[in-house]
Amino acid sequence: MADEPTPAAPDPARADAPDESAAPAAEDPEAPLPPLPPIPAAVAAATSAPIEAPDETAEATAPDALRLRGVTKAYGGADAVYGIDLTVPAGSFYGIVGPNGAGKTTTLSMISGLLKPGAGSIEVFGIDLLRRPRQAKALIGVLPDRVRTFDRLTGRQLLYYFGVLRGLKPAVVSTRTDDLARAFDIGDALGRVVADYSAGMRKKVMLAGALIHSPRLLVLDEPFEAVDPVSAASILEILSSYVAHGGTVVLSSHGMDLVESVCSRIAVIVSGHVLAEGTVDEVKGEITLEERFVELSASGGSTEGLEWLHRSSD
Ligand SMILES: Nc1ncnc2c1ncn2[C@@H]1O[C@H](COP(=O)(O)OP(=O)(O)OP(=O)(O)O)[C@@H](O)[C@H]1O
Repeated sequence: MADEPTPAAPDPARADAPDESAAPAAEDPEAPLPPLPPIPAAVAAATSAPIEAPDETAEATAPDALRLRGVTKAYGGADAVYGIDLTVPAGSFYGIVGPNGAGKTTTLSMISGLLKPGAGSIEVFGIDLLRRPRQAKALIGVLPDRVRTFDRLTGRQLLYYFGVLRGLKPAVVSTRTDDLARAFDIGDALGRVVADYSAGMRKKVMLAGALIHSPRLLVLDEPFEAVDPVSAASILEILSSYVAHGGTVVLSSHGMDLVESVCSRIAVIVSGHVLAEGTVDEVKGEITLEERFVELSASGGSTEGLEWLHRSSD
């Protein structure tokens, strides 16, 4: 029992979460929720959860996985996201791309409920995230950027916390931890403290934590950053299977080839605005996605003035 955690600890990633007690009184929290698509079989299989038979009627009438309307965010007085509209259909593999500082992490943090928008609305499977954060967030698995976590815990302890904080029974957490550790090939590392993990291993254990409660929607900020190509391929396989069985993935990435090959739809965000949105073919047109990205991002740096760098420093 030495590695069984006991102290409850706050979640650093939720430090900026919306205050649920501040939900507008007009909304009745007991009102019936919109219908949801079934639990994705791939996640159920990977986590030993009971598999729900797909209900075609429910799928036909199910709301979009995500709807953002007029979402804004400013830090201090500086605008980072300007009135973004996005619609992510349920069952899609959705990529958000954009240059550094474009507002991708800010947007994904608002979708995850980690940041509060300045204005606008966010619905997760038809549930208003700002009015019903508890219900909406129960459907989401999150891999935040710049992963902050309780890194003095072992990987197993961390996944235990992820699971029980999501309301799972310890025995279920234990089974799912083993299933996920096998899928992500981190079984040997589970007994070590996360502080000693490499960046890629840390990413994998956090991704396992994002999946442990069988979410319907995965929100992943740069999931492949620092991950080696073999691990990236196996993570992609897990995510593709998750989507093929009804799950929805929204991810940000700087890997244009990866986005082009796996995403069914993409949004290009530049300076806090959505400049292009649609299927990969619609967005890229007759050129490659990378060329289209460069075209939309326009600015880029300049090597002018760096002549001193070309001289020998000895
Ligand atoms: N906590 C913060 N305080 C102040 N400004 C912030 C904060 N977080 C982000 N910003 C600013 O908001 C803008 C959008 O940043 P964001 O991190 O969302 O971009 P990004 O598209 O994810 O960039 P990258 O690809 O480099 O990760 C940037 O101008 C950034 O400097």
